[in-house]
Parts: sequence; structure tokens; C-alpha cells
Amino acid sequence: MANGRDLKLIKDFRFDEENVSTVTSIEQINVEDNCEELLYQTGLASEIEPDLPVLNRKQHLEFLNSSLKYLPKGYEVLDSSQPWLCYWILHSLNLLENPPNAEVSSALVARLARCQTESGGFGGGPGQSAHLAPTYAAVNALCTLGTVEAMALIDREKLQKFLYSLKNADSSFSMHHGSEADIRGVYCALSIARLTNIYTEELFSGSAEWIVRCQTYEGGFAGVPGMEAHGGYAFCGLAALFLMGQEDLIDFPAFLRWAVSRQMKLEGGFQGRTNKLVDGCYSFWQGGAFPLINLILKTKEGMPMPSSLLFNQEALQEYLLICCQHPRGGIIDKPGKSQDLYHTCYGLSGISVAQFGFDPNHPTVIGPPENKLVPCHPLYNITSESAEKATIYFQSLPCPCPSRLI
Ligand SMILES: CC(C)=CCC/C(C)=C/CC/C(C)=C/COP(=O)(O)OP(=O)(O)O
Ligand SMILES: [Zn+2]
Repeated sequence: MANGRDLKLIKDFRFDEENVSTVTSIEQINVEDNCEELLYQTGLASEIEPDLPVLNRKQHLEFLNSSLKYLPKGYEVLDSSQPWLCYWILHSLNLLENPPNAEVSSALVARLARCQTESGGFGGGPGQSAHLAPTYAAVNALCTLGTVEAMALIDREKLQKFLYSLKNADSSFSMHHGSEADIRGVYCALSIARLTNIYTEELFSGSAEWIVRCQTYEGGFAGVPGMEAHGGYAFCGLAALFLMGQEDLIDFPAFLRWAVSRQMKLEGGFQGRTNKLVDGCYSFWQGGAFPLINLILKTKEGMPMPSSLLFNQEALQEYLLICCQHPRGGIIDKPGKSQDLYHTCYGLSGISVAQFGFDPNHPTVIGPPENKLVPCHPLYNITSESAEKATIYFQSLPCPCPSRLI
């Protein structure tokens, strides 16, 4: 039994193993077996030690702080994701209420400054061309640091011109000049523009309609119109519509049906898309949509207001705390994988959503009270406190006038 869920009953109801023949369905059975074992063992242990499961805060902090100083060779492939590495580490540290000291903070601002390009956007590393994804990550990292030194690094006039230059005729946004355009582009551009107060209606005219075209027959959102719905893209689509105040444009019943079907019955974590495996990072990409879903429900007449998020918040925390904590710190995708900064960031963000996403004043925390993280802003995925601080700072500055762009 895990948190009111009878694991054996769930397993008995799964498809007939004899007739299973696909690679994914065999993998699914292995993942379920691994998770069941871990959930069951912790269930047994909690009869003697009721304060389980425990968030290994100390180990996570050691992993994150050591990653600020040294990254193993495997991270070479992320040479063009340096602002992402900063964001994943800093946001995780903030969620654990352990931000870096002033010296480390200034060193990180200097590192991000070396990624900033003449265009106002940020590249993946020093000397690399500007790209929307590292620009989004750099802005989030700087706002997470939250010092004036950090926020003042952002050149808002140039950054606004950079965003304008990436907009396409169909109102989608390219990730960089001459590149693919997908739903991440619109979300990144909107998140940057809203957070730093360089948003204009003109810049995003037509983008909501483009996003709506990405909603699929299943109800989720794909990267581009006509492709497969996926949690990463679903968060981008829904959050982007919210950032434009256009969330009413989606087919809400279809989205809701798709979203509530993504939490795995036995594992308790989320899958990214239909018939695929659970993964710790979707705790945020899928879980993060649920506070937004509740906001939509609040505005719908005749709809009962739910008394929680519309997924099992306890089961998600159990998946992350029991199946996804690496003994040497950091969060993993699923049992058997090794820890990394991306999964640590989105796993901890998922715990925060599961704890605070329904009501930040009455968090739902499993395990001891020390497991409590801090609330996240549901649209930017930086802490609510960082978002508030950045909003106050950037709202005190005028929005650059778009006519000067011509
Ligand atoms: C803001 C921003 C940059 C957002 C990114 C959102 C995001 C995580 C998109 C995921 C894209 C995708 C199709 C993954 C499938 O990977 P897979 O086939 O390895 O995994 P799966 O089997 O779990 O689908
Ligand atoms: Zn993942």
C-alpha cells in the first residue's frame, strides 16, 4: 500500500504480460516493478519510522554547490547550455532556501554577462550566437539571483528588439535566426517579455491563435501544429496563453482530459506522452499545468471548485522522494538512472507544485515538515518571491517604446 493506493491491485489490472511484445511495454513493466519495490519497502519502514519519506536536503545542496565549482566530463555536451546550468542550479538552491552568497552570485552574473551578445539575447556560452532558450534561462537565472547587479545586466531595449527579430509571419517565434520555430519559442519570448516588462501587444499579436493550432486531437499541445502532444509543450502552450490573458482560447475539456490521464497509476509520477514511461522531470512540465487548470476552473460558471489539484499530490511527492532521490544528492528521471541538474531542477519544482500548487498558504507536505520547499511562480518557474522581486524592479522601469524598433 502506498499512500492509499493498493499497488498490488494496480499491478493485477495492468495488461496481460503474456501478450506484451513492444519494447516500451516491457520497459513499463520493469519500471513498475522497480518502483513497486521501493514504494513497498518505504511503506514497510514507515511502520517503524513514521516520518518517511525524507527529502535529502543536505545531499542535494552538496550536489548543487559542488556543481557550481566543478562539472564532470559528461556535462561537456551541455557546453551550449551554460545559462541553463546556472538556472537549474540557482532555482534548485532557491527552492531549498539556500541561495549562493554574494561572491558566488557576482561570479555567476559575470559568467552570464560573457554569454550575453550584442543583440541583447544570450547565447549558450561565451562567443555563441543568441538563442531564445538560453536567453529564457539567463533571465530566469538573473531574476533568481535577484540582486540589482544581476537584474541590471539585462539590456531591455536590445532584448525587446531581439524578440521582435525572431517573430515569424505566422506569429510563431524562431528559437534563433534562421532556425526552427516551435511552441517553446512563443513561451520563452513571453516569459522573458512579461518578467522584464518589455511585453507589447503588437509583439505577440496572432501568437495565441498560433498556439491554439498546436492543440492536438488528444487534447495536449504539440511543439508545432500537427505533431504529437507532449507535457513539455503542453506547459509552454498553456503558460503562454496565460501570459497573454488568452487562456479561454483552448479546448479546455479536451486539455483537462489529456492532462489528468498523464499521472502513472503505480509509479505516482507523470509520463510526458501517451504510452510512454514515467520521468521525474515531467513532475513539473505536467504537474505545473494543474495550478493553471484550477485558475481556469475558478472562472467557469457552474463548475465545482476542486478541493485539491486535479492529480494525486501525495503520490507525486512519493515518486520523487522514494524513487527519484539519488543517494549522493540530486534527482533522477527514474530508478536506475543517474542524477543530473535538469532533473534536479524540475524534480524539485514538481515537489514545490505538489506542495503549494493548490493553496500556497496551506501546503500539502508528505513526510516530516522539513520536507517543505518554497512556492514556485506557476508561469515562470522561478520562486514566487523571486518573481515578485523581479516584477517590482522591472515595473519601475518604462517599457521600451516599440516604435523605436523601426
Ligand atoms: C521552455 C522549454 C525550453 C521547454 C522545453 C519543454 C520540453 C521538456 C519539451 C520536451 C520535448 C520532447 C518531445 C521530449 C521527448 O523526449 P523523449 O522522447 O526522450 O521522452 P519521452 O519518452 O518521455 O516522451
Ligand atoms: Zn526527464
